[in-house]
Amino acid sequence: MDAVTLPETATRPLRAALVGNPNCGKTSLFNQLTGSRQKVANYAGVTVERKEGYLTTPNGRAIRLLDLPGAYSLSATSPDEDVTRDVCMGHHPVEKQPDLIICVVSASNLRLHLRFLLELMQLGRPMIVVLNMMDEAARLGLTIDVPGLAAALGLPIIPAISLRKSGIANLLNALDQPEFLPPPALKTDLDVHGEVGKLITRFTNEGTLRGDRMADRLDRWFLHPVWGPIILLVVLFFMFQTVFAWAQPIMDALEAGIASLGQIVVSPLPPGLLRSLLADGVIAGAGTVIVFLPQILILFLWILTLEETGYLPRAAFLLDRIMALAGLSGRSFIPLLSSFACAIPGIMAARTIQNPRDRLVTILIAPLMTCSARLPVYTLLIAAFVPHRTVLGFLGLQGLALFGLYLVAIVSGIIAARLMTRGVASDEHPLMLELPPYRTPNLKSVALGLWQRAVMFLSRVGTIIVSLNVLLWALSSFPSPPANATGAAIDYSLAGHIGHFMLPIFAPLGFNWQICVSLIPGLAAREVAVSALATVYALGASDDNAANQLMPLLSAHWSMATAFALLAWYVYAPQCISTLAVMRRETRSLKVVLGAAAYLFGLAYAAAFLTYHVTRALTG
Ligand SMILES: Nc1nc2c(ncn2[C@@H]2O[C@H](COP(=O)(O)OP(=O)(O)OP(=O)(O)O)[C@@H](O)[C@H]2O)c(=O)[nH]1
Ligand SMILES: [Mg+2]
Repeated sequence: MDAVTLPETATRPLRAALVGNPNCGKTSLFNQLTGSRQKVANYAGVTVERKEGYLTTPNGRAIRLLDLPGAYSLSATSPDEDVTRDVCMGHHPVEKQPDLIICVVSASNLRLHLRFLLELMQLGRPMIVVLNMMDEAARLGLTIDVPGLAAALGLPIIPAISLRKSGIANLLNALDQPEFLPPPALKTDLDVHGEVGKLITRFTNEGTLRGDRMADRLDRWFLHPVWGPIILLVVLFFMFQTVFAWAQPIMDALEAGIASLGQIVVSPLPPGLLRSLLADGVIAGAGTVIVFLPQILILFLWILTLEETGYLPRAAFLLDRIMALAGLSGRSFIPLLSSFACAIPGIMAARTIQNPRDRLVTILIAPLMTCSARLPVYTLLIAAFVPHRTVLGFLGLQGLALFGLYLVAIVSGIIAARLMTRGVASDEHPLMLELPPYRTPNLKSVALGLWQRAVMFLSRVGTIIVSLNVLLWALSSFPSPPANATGAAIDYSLAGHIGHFMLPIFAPLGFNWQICVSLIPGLAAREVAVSALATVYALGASDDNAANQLMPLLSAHWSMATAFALLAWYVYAPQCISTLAVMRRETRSLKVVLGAAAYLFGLAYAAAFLTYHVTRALTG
């Protein structure tokens, strides 16, 4: 293979690709080099599709940089690793073979990562090696003779700490070279394992080290057969308690702020359509959802922190037995866990699963994992119907109820998976679950992640939620009631008619027509169910302030059985079109999507029906 020289690439950007084992810091490096903000986390399989970015070197060379999913080898078997293999080998349908491979290797895991490096060298493409995580190697007491290793491999090696931008300048200089030479040819029958062992003995002091003692000590607790699950439970429990306890004061303040803002905007207006549109459509819509921002951020604070610590794959390891009960392997854990933020990245993360059956089942149960868009619905109803008191002296009952909803969903997911796999064990490669090193979460990246979440949530409120709510307001305001009307105007509107039309289907679940109306826009975004209820009740009420008082209104108008039935509905119902669309894209099968929608709606109906009747029997 020839060297790639500047004249050849002068007319177009140089194509470079970041390739390496999972979790070695490729995306961190990509973000540093291109100024992007792709997701970074401390477990294998964060990046599951190729991402492109652009950068210019100090001497002005334009580079188109690809971030690729991590891979263990070029004989890949899972859909995310397929992308990496195809791009590296030049077999990708749209992506041309890169001019330059930037192979990222973790200094703290050389034994595994050098193996892939040697395999990549066999491609004969020009290559630069980034020896990342030098800080971690130093912490472990590992010293590496970098010039020696570079000379032995015949490749430039740049030590780096991509989190701290260290080594970036050297890498940029290396990318400014007039030409990139391919590595020296390796023997085709090279004993890769043996070769890596020799390199490590010759150029590092690994043999004299005692390993990561801190990690060993922590693992002894976290992976302990008895303490491990207890710690996991405590962690989860604490998470849900804080979602209520910490958020409440901020939520109260937000609610009061929104109410007074509403007064300032609305009160100068004369009664009429414009006033109603602003008060009942826009403010009721956006206001009722925005107050949930603190809770969502608290949940994400935990998710982001846990993602960075390296604890999650340990939890996956602990839950391996439970996953086996479901006929799945630990590999399904991370995709399922991601689904707690949102099912969409969760379903995409299922690309890291090799076994097609496991992948399909994981995708099918991902919507059962409670996504953050359900949180407003859950907490609104819990706050309205579950008493605000403690049990056993220290556990908040409301937090407990929330934890219960999550738990029910998880157990249902396990049962559903068990039925789908018929309990036949997975043959997913057990080795593929890699335990990453423990890391202290980086404050800056957690803060950045929270900021991104907040922006995402607020723009969702500002766009889809407000527009759906205005649409619903229009449907609930027109046609206007006849002159001799006796009931509320909304009863005569289109939305009123739709609600009443749907009522016979949902009445057995204890739903009233207002709930029926809110279910439809809730399909586009789950949170809209909350704002839709606010609008429908505000329009139906004579009180101007109704939009700000959804919670007391609900506790006055609904029975506990109805509220719990709606909660049960929301645990299961695929109330999200985007999730179904991503399922379709990832499985390329309409049949799967229709099947999933049918089973989830069926479950939702049955669960809500049961919950309604049982609660009614119990509460009289
Ligand atoms: N200590 C330390 N941590 C790092 C460094 N670079 C990245 N990390 C952390 O390593 C973890 C993995 O980083 P990513 O950039 O997501 O790794 P990746 O190679 O893209 O991973 P995949 O997409 O799963 O293949 C994250 O927790 C980062 O914060 C580094 O130089 N030092
Ligand atoms: Mg990545």
